[in-house]
Amino acid sequence: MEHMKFISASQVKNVLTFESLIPQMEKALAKFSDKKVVQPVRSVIPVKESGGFFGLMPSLCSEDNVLATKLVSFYPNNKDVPTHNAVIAMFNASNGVPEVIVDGEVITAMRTAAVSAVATKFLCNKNPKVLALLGSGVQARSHYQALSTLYTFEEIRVWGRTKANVDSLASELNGTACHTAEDAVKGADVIVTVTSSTVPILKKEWVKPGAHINAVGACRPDWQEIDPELMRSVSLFVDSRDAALTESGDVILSKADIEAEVGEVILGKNGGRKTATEVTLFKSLGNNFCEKSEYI
Ligand SMILES: NC(=O)C1=CN([C@@H]2O[C@H](COP(=O)(O)OP(=O)(O)OC[C@H]3O[C@@H](n4cnc5c(N)ncnc54)[C@H](O)[C@@H]3O)[C@@H](O)[C@H]2O)C=CC1
Ligand SMILES: O=C(O)C1=NCCCC1
Repeated sequence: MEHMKFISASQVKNVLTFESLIPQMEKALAKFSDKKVVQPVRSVIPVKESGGFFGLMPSLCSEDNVLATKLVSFYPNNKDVPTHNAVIAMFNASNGVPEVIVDGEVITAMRTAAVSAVATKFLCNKNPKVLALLGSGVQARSHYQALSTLYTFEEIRVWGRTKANVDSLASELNGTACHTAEDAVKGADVIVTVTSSTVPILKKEWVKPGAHINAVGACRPDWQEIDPELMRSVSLFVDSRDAALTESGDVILSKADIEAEVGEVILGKNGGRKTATEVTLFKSLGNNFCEKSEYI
């Protein structure tokens, strides 16, 4: 333990780029669906007093000699400190010796958006032009950055609960602040739901044929962001079937059928989008698997 390293959030920020992370996440999703990674569904303890949650996310990839766990808290009611906080502890898989603790806040923001970018790359129609962000927090910003690494959008629309945040994000992204989620979504090619809402905020009738949706919030079995009718009408892809069937209120309560894991699409085991007019939806729950990088 004498030589254990600590990598801070600012150190992570200085070295991590979406250009490198998106291809890494593509490999990781494929390895997960190829059963090369042991990753039980996250255990979560609700912290009732504060409306928060504490999650434990262990994983082992023997092939890469990686044994790690992320410890993440999400406290949606936080005001003056971030709503999501995390640390990642990495161990040597051969001898069990802990090697490094990494701050997980920036990684969570960037990893989640990079995974959505991979899903979008494999499921979206070609040349999407209009991006709608529902939510104006950390993930809205990181999803814009990740998706802009892959695409040049002609129009960015932002909707959220807090007008000041929506206005400020829209102006930062040179986008349009929308008064309603419907205004943001109508005609959008890519829709990202990144709110802490526990009830549906995206309705079926607003979504244009052929759109792709990244549904990122609502990571509790009794929470929803997506209209159940919409869930049942889309081609539904997930990061992990087990996680989706355990943690996603959008999947569990709608009883929507899961078409495949995105990793299976990457591996060529599923063809992904079948027609230009179907709506594809990626339900993200979060993962914690990685390769050791040169930074560690
Ligand atoms: N799938 C995954 O891997 C991950 C999912 N998440 C989830 O993504 C969502 C966004 O996370 P962050 O941007 O980090 O959080 P944040 O706290 O920075 O932003 C949350 C946003 O949701 C909005 N919001 C809250 N309640 C709402 C409501 N009832 N209706 C509409 N908007 C509402 C807030 O105004 C804010 O814009 C959360 O649900 C979070 O738990 C976060 C990290 C990873
Ligand atoms: O993967 C993660 O990290 C998280 N997923 C769901 C919400 C909290 C953080």
